[in-house]
This record gives sequence, structure tokens and C-alpha cells, in this order.
Amino acid sequence: MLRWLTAGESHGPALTALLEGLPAGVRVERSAVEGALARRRLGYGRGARMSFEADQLSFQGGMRHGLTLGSPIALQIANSEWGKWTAVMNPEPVDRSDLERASDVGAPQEIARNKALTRPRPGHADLVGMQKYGFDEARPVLERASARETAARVALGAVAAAFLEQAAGIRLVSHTVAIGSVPQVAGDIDAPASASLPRPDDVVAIDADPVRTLDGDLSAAMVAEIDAAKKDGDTLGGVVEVLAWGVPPGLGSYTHWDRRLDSRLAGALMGIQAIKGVELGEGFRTAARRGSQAHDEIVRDDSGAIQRQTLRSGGTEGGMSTGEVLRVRAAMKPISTVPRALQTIDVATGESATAIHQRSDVCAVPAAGVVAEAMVALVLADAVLEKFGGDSVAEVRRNVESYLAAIPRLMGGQASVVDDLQAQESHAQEGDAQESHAQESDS
Ligand SMILES: Cc1cc2nc3c(=O)[nH]c(=O)nc-3n(C[C@H](O)[C@H](O)[C@H](O)COP(=O)(O)O)c2cc1C
Ligand SMILES: C=C(O[C@@H]1CC(C(=O)O)=C[C@@H](OP(=O)(O)O)[C@H]1O)C(=O)O
Repeated sequence: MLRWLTAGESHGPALTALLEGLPAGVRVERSAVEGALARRRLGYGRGARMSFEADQLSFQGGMRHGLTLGSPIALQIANSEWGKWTAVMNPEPVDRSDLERASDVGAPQEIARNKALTRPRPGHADLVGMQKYGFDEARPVLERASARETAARVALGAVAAAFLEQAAGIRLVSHTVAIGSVPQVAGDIDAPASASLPRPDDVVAIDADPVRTLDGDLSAAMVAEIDAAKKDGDTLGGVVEVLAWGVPPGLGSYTHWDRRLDSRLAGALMGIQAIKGVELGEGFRTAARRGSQAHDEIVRDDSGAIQRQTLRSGGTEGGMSTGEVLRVRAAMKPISTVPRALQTIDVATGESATAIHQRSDVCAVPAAGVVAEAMVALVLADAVLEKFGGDSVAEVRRNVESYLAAIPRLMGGQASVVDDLQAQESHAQEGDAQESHAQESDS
């Protein structure tokens, strides 16, 4: 079982992340983890913070000479902005005078860091967080609710992705399929894993696009949509898609709800800030079809290998991966820090007010795709370890290979799993008979 945890506040000294249960021998390149962190900062429509803050990565445990040790992996992402927040976010008690200084608005681009945030934003965690944890302002809530935390998950996801590729040849890619009202990039679900779907090697082209899509016309329309929302003092959401190539059949299980791969993927994706919908493949579009047009018919190709004619299921059946490309989509709501400030109540006075607005993203959908990719990588890494086990990456790989080699024997070839089991049973019976014969002659 793979377990992961993150800790740290948005303006605290650092984010910390732990990953427990990964086998030894996974090659983890610093550049791959830093690359993933840099990709998460991408995307047209993000706020000023993305341009001046840096993710300062350090490996704190579980690695030696670039390889995992099998012990818990600990990562730290230090906040380059910490210097400005030492009074407001200090874990230790601080002098009142330091806090008062931090309440003043400094240079024009600065924010009043210690000003009480008493006008909760509809859509953010502010109001319910105050009610639940007993705070009289939103700062202690938004610090942890903030999607700054997703940097820690993306770093862990990069480690999980390295494991997936080295142990099972699984590679992931994500892209933006919708922003605001700009129509979705239609996946060709009636075709097999066709050239129209992004592949892992497309990541460079995807990341080079301002909104992380391969469709140039849609990209331009999405950028225009973000510009228009910004001009109107508004914000946007959208839809991202993650594809995993090379997933073997049989990850997850139909035997219990919490073993289903789709349930685990949906939970992980819904665990990302602002994600409000998840679909396997194009689940909602498929729901509108007739059964004859909704499923992936099973055929043999010229070499006799089993194949699906279409890609409608998104790569799972019965809570298990089918062996086809896995496709999962996540819908992100619009950013809740809306510059044209929504109506709220000032909890200090009880009066109507407009919600807090400081600097903020207009649209963070492209970044959400990178976060979603990390969450899918973590879920798949967990499912691979559950299915194949192994304490070193080489052992996992051997287990994957022998499982895959056995599958054709189960699928209408000359030998079947029943034949194999019967052969094993008769061997065992022969062994028993010989043993009792030997015992009889001894006595
Ligand atoms: C990558 C990313 C960036 C985000 N940036 C902002 C932001 O700048 N301002 C904001 O109000 N919300 C932002 N959010 C969304 C909030 O974190 C989220 O709405 C809030 O935590 C409440 O959780 P909920 O939307 O799941 O209910 C972002 C989310 C993601 C995934
Ligand atoms: C810092 C990140 O995202 C932040 C997520 C976020 C929120 O409310 O979720 C609000 C913004 O922070 P601030 O309110 O300090 O400007 C984003 O910049 C990041 O992604 O690294």
C-alpha cells in the first residue's frame, strides 16, 4: 500500500510531503521533480504570485544517490516568500509590534498581511472554516485551504510517475479540454486509442501552449475568454483530462467499492481544490447514448491479440483497468476570489459587505491539469503495488512481466487457466501418493 501526506501553509516556511510504501531502486531525477513543479506554475490567467515565488525543492529522506531506498520518501518545498511572512505565519509566538507592522500596507504591490480577513469569500473555505475551527477571521483557514498545497502533491506525483514508468512502462499526460464557455476539446471516443489523443511525448507541445491544449484555435479562444473575464473583474473554471498510456489490464477490482479503480481516481481528483466533477472517459456524454453505442466491443486483431474497437469506457470496466488508454476528466469551478467582489457578511460587524479580494488567479485550469496528472500517478502507483507487490522496482517489473505473459493463455488459447490449475493439482496428487507410498514402505 502506498500512503502519502502533505503538510504546510500557503505562506508558511515550507511544504512537506511524505510518500510511504514505494519500493527501492526507483531512479528519481531532481530535474523531473523540479520540472513537474515548474509545469504546475504554468498557464495563462494565473496571478502575480506565480511570477515571483519559487519552489525550492529538497529531498529529506528515502533516497540515496538518486535512487529510492524503500523507506519513506520525504520532500520539502521551501517558500521563497517566507521572509515576508515570518511575523504573520510564524509557528512560534511573535511580538505584537511585529504583527502590527505587518498589518500596514507597505509598498503599492504589497498586501496588508496581518489585516483581519473578516469578509469571507463565497466559494472558498473561509466562512465554513471559521465556523468549524472557531476562528474569527479567514487567515488561519485559507492558509491551508489554498491550492499552494498542490505543489507538494505534484512533487510526490513526479516520484510516483518515475516508479510507474520504470516498473510498468506506464506514462501519463494531461491537457486542458475546456475553459469557461469555450467548447470542449471533443475526444474521439468512437475511435480506438487514435492519433487524435495526446500522447506522453506531446507534453512539450502541450506545456508550450499558454493554456495547455494542442488545438491552436481553441487555445486562442480560451486565451480570449480569460482576457474577457479579467477585463470584467471575473474568474473562470474549466475541464482537464489525464491520459495514462501503457496501463496493464486488471488494476483495481470489482470485488468491493473501495477497490474500484474508478472510485479511487474520482476520490483523488475530487480531493483537488475546486474540482467539482469527475468523469471516466466522457462519462456524462456516454450516459446520453444507447447501450449499443456506449460500450467498447471486443475483437481480435490480425495477430490474434484482443482489442477494443472504441475508447468509450475511458479505460475501466468493473472498477478495473481494461488495458486500453485510461482517460479521466475533472471539472474545475471558477476561482472564488472574484475581483468584482461577491456579496458576503463581515463577521466582525455582522453587516453586509463585499468579499475579500487580494491578488488572485483569474483561471488556474492549466495548472489543475498538472495537479490531476500527479493524483492519477499516485493512484496508479498504489494500484500497481497492490496488484504486483515487490520491494524493489526490478521485482515489481518481473511481476508485471510474468502477469502480462500469462494473460494470452487465459484468453481462448490452447491452454487455459483451468488447464494450468488442473495440471498443478494432478502434480500435487502424484506427489502426495508417492509420499504416502514411501511412508508405508518405511513402517
Ligand atoms: C491550481 C489551483 C490554483 C488556485 N488558485 C486560486 C486562487 O488564486 N484564488 C482562489 O480563490 N482560489 C484558487 N483556487 C481554488 C481554491 O483553492 C478552492 O476553491 C478553495 O480551496 C475552496 O475549495 P473548493 O473549491 O474545493 O470548495 C485554486 C485551485 C487550484 C487547483
Ligand atoms: C500559491 C499558489 O496558488 C495560490 C492558490 C490560492 C488559493 O486560494 O487556492 C490563492 C493564490 O494565493 P494568494 O492568495 O496568496 O495570491 C494562489 O496564488 C500556488 O499554486 O503555488
